Formats: sequence, C-alpha cells, structure tokens
Amino acid sequence: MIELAGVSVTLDGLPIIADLNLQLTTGFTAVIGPSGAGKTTLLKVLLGIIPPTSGQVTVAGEPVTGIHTAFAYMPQDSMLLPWLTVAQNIALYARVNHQPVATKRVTELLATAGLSDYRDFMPAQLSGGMKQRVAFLRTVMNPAGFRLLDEPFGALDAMTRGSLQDWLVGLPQDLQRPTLMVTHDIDEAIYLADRILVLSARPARLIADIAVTPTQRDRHWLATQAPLHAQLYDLLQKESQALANA
Ligand SMILES: Nc1ncnc2c1ncn2[C@@H]1O[C@H](COP(=O)(O)OP(=O)(O)OP(=O)(O)O)[C@@H](O)[C@H]1O
Repeated sequence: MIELAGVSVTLDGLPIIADLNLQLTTGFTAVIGPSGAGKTTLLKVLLGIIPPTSGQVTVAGEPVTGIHTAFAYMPQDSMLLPWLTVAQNIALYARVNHQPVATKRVTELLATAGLSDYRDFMPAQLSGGMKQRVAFLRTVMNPAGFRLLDEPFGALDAMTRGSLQDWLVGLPQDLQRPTLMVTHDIDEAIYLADRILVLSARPARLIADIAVTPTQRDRHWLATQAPLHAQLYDLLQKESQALANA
C-alpha cells in the first residue's frame, strides 16, 4: 500500500500541496483537478523527486526518502529515445539496468498494441498515438508494482485518444497493475478509473474521493454517466474559478 500522511509541499515559497492524506492500494485511480493545482507535483512526490515539506509518503510501510523503484512512471510526453527502435525503446528498462532483454515479452506486447509491424521503426516514423502506445509498453516492461501515468493521452486528437482508452480498458489481466493516472479529461477518468480523486485549486487538497463501479465498462455505459460527469465538472469549475481569483 502507498500512503500519504499529512503531505504538504511548498516550492519557492508557494504552497502547492496542503495536508494530503491518501491511501492507494489496488485498481485504477484517476486524479483530476484544475490546471496548475499540483497534480504533477503529487506524482513527483510519490516518485521521490520532490520531498514533502511536511508529512510522509510510505510504500509498503517504508518511508520514501529519495528516488525509488516502487513506481513505473509514464511522463506527459512519450520521451522515447529517438536513436533507438520501437522494440529497443520498449526494452529500455532492461537495457539501462544491464539485464537480458525479454525479447519474447516485447514481441507479445507489440502484438497486444497492434504494433508488430513497427518493431524496427524509429520513433520519428510513428504517429502520436503509436508513440504513446510504445511509451506505455515501456512502462509495462518496468517490473515496478505500481504505475504512475501523467496525462498519457493529453497531446492526442480525440479519436486517437478514444482508441487508446479503449485499448487500456481491454488490456489483458496480466498487463494490468495498480495505477494512478493524472488526467484533465473527466470522461477519461470515468471510463478508465475505479476511483476518482478530485484535487482543489492550489494548494491541492483532496476535495472528493469517488468510487466508480460500472456494470460493464464500455462506451454505452460511459454514455449513461452524465450525472457523474456533471458532478465532477461542477467541482472542477468551482476550483478553477478559485484558482483564477487567487
Ligand atoms: N520546481 C518548482 N518551483 C516552483 N514552483 C513550481 C515548481 N514546479 C511546479 N511549480 C508550480 O506548482 C504549481 C503546480 O504545478 P503542477 O505541474 O504540479 O500542476 P498540475 O496540476 O500538474 O498542472 P497542469 O494540470 O497544468 O499540468 C504550478 O503553479 C507551478 O508553477
């Protein structure tokens, strides 16, 4: 279990996160909040890149005191290495850690993502959606038990984004892991997550923690979720206004 206990972060004198208490266990959790609220900062605190000004983060009871290996992180930009092929990018974790590359696993993952024909392509030869898929597969190859995804589809057009969301929903069981995903997209949060955390305007506090329990997670079900969408929209709207007035 990952636990934040009374976590506050101040950067350059600016309070960014205020007294955040949170437990993350299994499932897919989405984090939404107004732009600039501190969502990426929260991921960096979990990763150990930014130390809390006060409070504590623990992973399986152990305090996080610096960069550690509990998380597989996918940044906003795909950050593929342009001089490596698709397959080499996916296997980056093994390469960096001087481990043998699980070629069979890479081949299987490429097939799962519909990228079998692109294994020897260079990143510059891929569309935006393909790059994000490759970046996600690279995250999957990281053996860490918990995934942190920062706006993974933020830069994509609506259709590409939609097809990647469908792909994530349909991921085989063995590729699923506990995940915390930052997103600006309310429908994306509802579609993908079992739990939605809503952060306030800066400094970020937890203002809602909502369980999502679909009967059948598909787009027909998503279309019935207008009341939840409206509830989340109203919360974000209020907080965005607060941020604008700050
Ligand atoms: N190293 C830093 N020093 C000072 N301020 C910072 C630093 N990093 C981020 N900030 C500020 O912290 C606030 C939160 O930034 P953060 O990137 O966490 O927000 P966010 O919710 O992820 O934003 P967005 O939704 O726009 O991606 C912003 O006002 C930002 O300017």
